[in-house]
Amino acid sequence: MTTTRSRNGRVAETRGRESAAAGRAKQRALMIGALEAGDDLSELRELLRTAGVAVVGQLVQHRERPHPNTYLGPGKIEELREQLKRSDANVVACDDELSPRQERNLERLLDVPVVDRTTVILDIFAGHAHTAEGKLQVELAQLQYNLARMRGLWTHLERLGAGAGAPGGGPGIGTRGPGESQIETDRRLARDRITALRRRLERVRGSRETMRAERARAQLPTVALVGYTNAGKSTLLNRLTGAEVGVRNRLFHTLDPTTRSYRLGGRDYLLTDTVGFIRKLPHQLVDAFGATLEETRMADLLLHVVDASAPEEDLNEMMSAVDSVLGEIGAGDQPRMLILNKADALDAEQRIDVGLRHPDGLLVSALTGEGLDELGDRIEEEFARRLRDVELLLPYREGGRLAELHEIAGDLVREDTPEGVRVTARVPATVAARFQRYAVGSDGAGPAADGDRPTADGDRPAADGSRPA
Ligand SMILES: Nc1nc2c(ncn2[C@@H]2O[C@H](COP(=O)(O)OP(=O)(O)OP(=O)(O)O)[C@@H](O)[C@H]2O)c(=O)[nH]1
Ligand SMILES: [Mg+2]
Repeated sequence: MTTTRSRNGRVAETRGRESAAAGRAKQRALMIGALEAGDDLSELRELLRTAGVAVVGQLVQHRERPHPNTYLGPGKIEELREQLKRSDANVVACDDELSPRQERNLERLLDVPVVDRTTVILDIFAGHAHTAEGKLQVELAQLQYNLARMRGLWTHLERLGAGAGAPGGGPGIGTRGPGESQIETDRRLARDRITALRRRLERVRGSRETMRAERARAQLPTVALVGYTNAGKSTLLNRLTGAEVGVRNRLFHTLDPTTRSYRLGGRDYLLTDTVGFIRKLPHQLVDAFGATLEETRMADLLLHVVDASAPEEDLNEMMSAVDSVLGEIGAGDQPRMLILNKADALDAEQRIDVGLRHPDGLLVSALTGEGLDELGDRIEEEFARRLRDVELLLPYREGGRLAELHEIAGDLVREDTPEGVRVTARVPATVAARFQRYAVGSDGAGPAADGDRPTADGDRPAADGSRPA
């Protein structure tokens, strides 16, 4: 395994063979892109590599906007046809999402299958989804994307057309009748399948809601790792919690959120790894993964992990891509901390430079562990600001409540009295509200926003975490 440094500064490993990709390695792509000045196709190259497709060449056109009918202009299309003849590419991969019309026209002009960025990303997601929910989400996204552009139906039509004697491929004369009804049938089948998938997703999500509700009841502070794909989120989760979440120098390695508990200063936190973001993330995916991304919205704190070893321009672009996805999923206003990861890959000068550019960021290395103590301290500080001191008197028969409090508060001071256990602890405001009925003195839990009302003496308190009716 050799390690090379790609133009964008990320470390890329060149592996001999990739078992997951082996089946598809027969695909050799020629990349095309209508780019703004300064842009290149390195990210599409990474995506294709992740999808197990070899890249055998590229053609770039610098233009303000892609050609509405053919993506590239007529001159470039001619060039592309020539280049295709010379190369052994058997697929053309486009850096942008293509409109159905652009895709169809390109395939006709080039006589090879054309895939766009969205298709590649969907394909990677399909290969990486492991949980039932993840698989359903990807299939739904793929179906919706294909339905919108009737992909596959055209080749289907061509087959029908060929049978009917239409020359030159494409839906020629004589294919209309059967073709149209075929489209209708396929569409109906796709729609039925979409409906079925949605229903199943709802059921899966139902159980997920239950799990989340349980966790919410435990009231452990939740921290979510978010960031561009390949930034090192899973590595960081593993390093901090001793978990063994798969880490690969591949895009979108993690699709299903993984939550682990993370002990810090005598207190348990929940740390959640999330799916990586990317520029131009297909909308179907943002929708399909909405529930997964909800983990992000529910978190008390987001750690925005970035690859600090990426060149400045790339880093800024990746950060703003993350910003916009967070905004789209309604997590734009969550408390956030910037984590500049991969410090080990920076020299002294680069460290100073990145520190100056991101003064609020914390330089760490998930690989060597550098900066992680400081990270722990910052997380503690962040939560400490939201903690409240409570002084409670818990009757002896409420032993379960004491255990619960112990789990949440970590360190607490207890003293046995004839009436019960007297406890002093620092807990999140929501927890303080929930324990208010046991508060000693008036500033025990403060003005509870949504806490339980104190119950009459001798009453059994309501079930854990339940809200007042
Ligand atoms: N040099 C260096 N490499 C790192 C560090 N952290 C992670 N990496 C590498 O970066 C690559 C991606 O790491 P992951 O942890 O899988 O990244 P991720 O953010 O979870 O990626 P997705 O799951 O695709 O979103 C792997 O090759 C890691 O070994 C670090 O601190 N330093
Ligand atoms: Mg990951």
